[in-house]
Amino acid sequence: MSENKQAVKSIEWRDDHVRIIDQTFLPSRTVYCDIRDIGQMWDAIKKLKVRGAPAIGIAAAYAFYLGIRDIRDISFAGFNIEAERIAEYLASSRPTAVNLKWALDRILMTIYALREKPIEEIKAKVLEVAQTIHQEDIRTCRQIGLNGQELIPKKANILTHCNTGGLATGQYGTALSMIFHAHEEGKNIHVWVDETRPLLQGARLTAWELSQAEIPFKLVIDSASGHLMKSGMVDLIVVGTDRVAANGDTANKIGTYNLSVLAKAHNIPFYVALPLSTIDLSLSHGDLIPIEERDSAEVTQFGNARVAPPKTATFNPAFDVTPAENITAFITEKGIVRPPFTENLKKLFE
Ligand SMILES: CSC[C@H]1O[C@H](OP(=O)(O)O)[C@H](O)[C@@H]1O
Repeated sequence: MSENKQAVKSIEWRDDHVRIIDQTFLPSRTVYCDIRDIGQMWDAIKKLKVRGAPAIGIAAAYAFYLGIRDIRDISFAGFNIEAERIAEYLASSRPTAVNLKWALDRILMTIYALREKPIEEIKAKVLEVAQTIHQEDIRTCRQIGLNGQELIPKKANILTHCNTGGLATGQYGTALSMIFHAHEEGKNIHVWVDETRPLLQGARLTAWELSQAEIPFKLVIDSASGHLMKSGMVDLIVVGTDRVAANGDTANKIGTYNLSVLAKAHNIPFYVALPLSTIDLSLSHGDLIPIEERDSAEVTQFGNARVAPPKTATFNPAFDVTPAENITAFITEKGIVRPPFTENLKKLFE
């Protein structure tokens, strides 16, 4: 894919700090935010200034370095205790996307392996690992897009939910990477973009990314998806994910489960695109995936406009879990994974 089509980089390491696009300002303004300390990044992840499972993992890896950068005159044991405290603090920002824990664990393992080395050397290695996680993700997301092409016919109406593009990853994205690459290969595709209440990642971010890439799309309200499928207007559905359990149960943005049930009822292929870093084999099934609940204001307000009476009680889960039996296949950087998922997801790591 030509680089310019996917110029958007949601996150970058710049000399001594992290620069992110503050996604809460999109699509009206492209605002960059320079993150210089761990607390600032915790807040950015919590408030979805940086968001999307892979991007959260990359952001946390850089934040880990920001957290240890100024530690001096300490024993390795003391440094270890600080490192574990930092990992626990960053993990508390958002619970569902396993990429956060995956990246933090990868850095902790790096530190443990360097126990005899000088602290300054360990710090340098942590930054190097964060940059490696970032660069690996860019390559991985491009490969996901390429691997998914056999599932996208020359002409297709594709429905997608939330945002899974360059903004949610190091670059390219996951489900959107399949769409970007299909367009680049000259396929005649059209995308139905779910607005994705309550934070409108579809309307604000996916519409913005598809516009930048000049890919034909129409924005629809979430509750239109059933009508589209019943009317034969959807050829396939592709979404991202924040955590896949060992049996293939999949946590993704709230509303994904609804789509999967409708897809099954209408015999429409339902695909999940993801990097291996989003698979959590330690959880046997999806009921074990922690589901983030977010503030009431996201439901009772639309921007700054109140849409419900004051003191309205709400329930605002940010994710739901799609059972493996509703999923046609997973698209990963190692290829397409079909049922039986328990067996075939495990094989990806052998
Ligand atoms: C490529 S992972 C994108 C994934 O993350 C989104 O969640 P959020 O916007 O809350 O970070 C959503 O679940 C997407 O599918």
